[in-house]
Amino acid sequence: MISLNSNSFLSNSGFSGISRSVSQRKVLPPVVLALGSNGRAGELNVSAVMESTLKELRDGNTVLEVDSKSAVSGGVRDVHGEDAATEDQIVTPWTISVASGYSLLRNPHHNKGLAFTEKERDHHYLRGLLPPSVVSQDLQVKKLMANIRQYTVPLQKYMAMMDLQERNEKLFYKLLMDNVEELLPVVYTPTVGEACQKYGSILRRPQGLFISLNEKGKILEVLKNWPEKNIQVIVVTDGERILGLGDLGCQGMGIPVGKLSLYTALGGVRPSACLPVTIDVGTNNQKLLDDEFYIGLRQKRATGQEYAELIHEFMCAVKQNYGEKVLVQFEDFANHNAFDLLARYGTTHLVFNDDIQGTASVVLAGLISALNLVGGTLAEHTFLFLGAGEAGTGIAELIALEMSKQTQAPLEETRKKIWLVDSKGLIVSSRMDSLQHFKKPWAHEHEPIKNLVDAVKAIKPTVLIGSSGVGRTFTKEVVEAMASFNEKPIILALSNPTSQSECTAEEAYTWSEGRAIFASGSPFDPVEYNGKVFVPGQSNNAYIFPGFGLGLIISGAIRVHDDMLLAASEALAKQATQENFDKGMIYPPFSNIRKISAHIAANVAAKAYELGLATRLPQPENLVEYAENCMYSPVYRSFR
Ligand SMILES: O=C([O-])CC(=O)C(=O)O
Ligand SMILES: [Mg+2]
Repeated sequence: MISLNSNSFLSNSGFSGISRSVSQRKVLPPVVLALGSNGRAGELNVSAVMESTLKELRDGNTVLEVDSKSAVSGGVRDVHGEDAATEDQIVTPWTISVASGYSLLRNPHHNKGLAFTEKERDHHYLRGLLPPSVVSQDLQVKKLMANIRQYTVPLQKYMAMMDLQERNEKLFYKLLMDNVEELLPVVYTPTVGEACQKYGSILRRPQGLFISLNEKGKILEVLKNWPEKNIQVIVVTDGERILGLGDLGCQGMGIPVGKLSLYTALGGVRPSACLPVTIDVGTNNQKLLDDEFYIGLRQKRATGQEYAELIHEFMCAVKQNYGEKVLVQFEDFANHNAFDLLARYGTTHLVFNDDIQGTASVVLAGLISALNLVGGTLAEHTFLFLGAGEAGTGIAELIALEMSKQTQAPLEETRKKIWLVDSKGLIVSSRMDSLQHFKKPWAHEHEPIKNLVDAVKAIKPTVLIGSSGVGRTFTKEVVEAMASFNEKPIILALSNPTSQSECTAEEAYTWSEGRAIFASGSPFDPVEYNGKVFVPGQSNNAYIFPGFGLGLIISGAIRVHDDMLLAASEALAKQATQENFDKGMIYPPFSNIRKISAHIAANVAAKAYELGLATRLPQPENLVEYAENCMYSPVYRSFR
């Protein structure tokens, strides 16, 4: 049965009274599973369904599947509780296909496996297709966790999780949300990196949308092939810089898929509103081109106009197909494209670059928290980066912006507290002419310095940040130098995955004699040093983008603004507690991520309203509560 949306922008429709009355329900009402005339998969005339639905509502029987999270969807939900149409479509008759029996079991959005009740088995032609046992979702979670723990190879765990996602989506998300600290490293960094490297070999059913040069001129049609229409977030990569692993071409698809799983599990965005996209313009990775299992175009990367035209067609098609409020998250593009794409589409589309902006926001939050441990204000610290690409310059710029807001000093001044080292050494003004544009603001007056250790000794930073994508670069000498002039050196080894981390947690604590405040992009286990257990924080944009995106969605934001990044950082920093600090953590644990995301979303949405960039009016009174209510729940619905 269709269901009505309870959010504010339906309030002008004829259904507002109904949606309000239904939305007051606190419990999850049952889903009505509609069947075609043959009792199997079939088609329904929705206007007829709506008539009877409304009658049942008037009669006091709530058969509509409505819950507060429909607010995120902005549309009507279909018979299975997923979005089926936008507001405009409510008034026009249309048809929907539904599944039952064998096809229901094979539909990952609605499959519940052994959790189908006796009644559901009767009503939906499932008798005999399942063994007699009926189990709860919690028991399914318990069993699956036990199974996953038996795998010793992380990639096997990853594959088991992907299989589950393809088989039973709600159970996948329940498992991930209930065991987020244990499973995040499986579906996300670092395992997702290995998965991308081997994607061609491990691929079963393809996930996401592949748009290659072959689709040039037809991208709008390709978007229409995707089964979901009401898309709210797209994560797109061209695979050229996958984590710190380099060019993985079309196999970068693992990244948008993983990021969007987090949008749902950590940020509560409906799975059906998420679209992973990989743009395949070839790869310069010869190993992949020679690999018989490689899944992408077998050609060198298209560049220049050919590249720009394909991306432009994609961006135009996205706006045409999904409207201007769809969020496009750029992920793992190479530096030379990432900055240009953000600048080019930042004024016409709702775009967010996770590597530049998401990473900046999470690091700034960590630094604000770390001040609780080291004292002083941001402006009283000195920052040195190894790596002057997307992450490095993005973080540097956001720190400078925050310092400038705090001290009223111009950006040009606050930038002077921040130094960057790239592959050619310290970025200094004498190198200005040969620097890429995004490095130029960081070229300060200083004599040239060729390597990191010497730069550390000369600049004497209080904060050392690794964002170069090159592992093992924070050597013993570097960390010892940091510890020689800082009581508590702040050391962030941000490069991913673990193999590319600038140093390990153990190295940071050992070489600094337990004094470092350490966080890393990839997760590290707690370390015992001199009888004390240190828990390293994970400075990964996964803390930010799910809540950030949710904030944009619930406010109907049409553009991303730097102040929203600062708002997200502040919200995240506020969630870290003294208890976390006592263990050396500058971030709250991921186990609280749904609450954290709601606070980030609320702060981002509030900023969107303040800046006049929000279109969803009126502004909800309590944005945290509103964000929480909007979040997707992975709990099974009952089918009638
Ligand atoms: O994916 C991650 O873990 C963080 C990130 O964006 C990157 O390293 O590119
Ligand atoms: Mg990334």
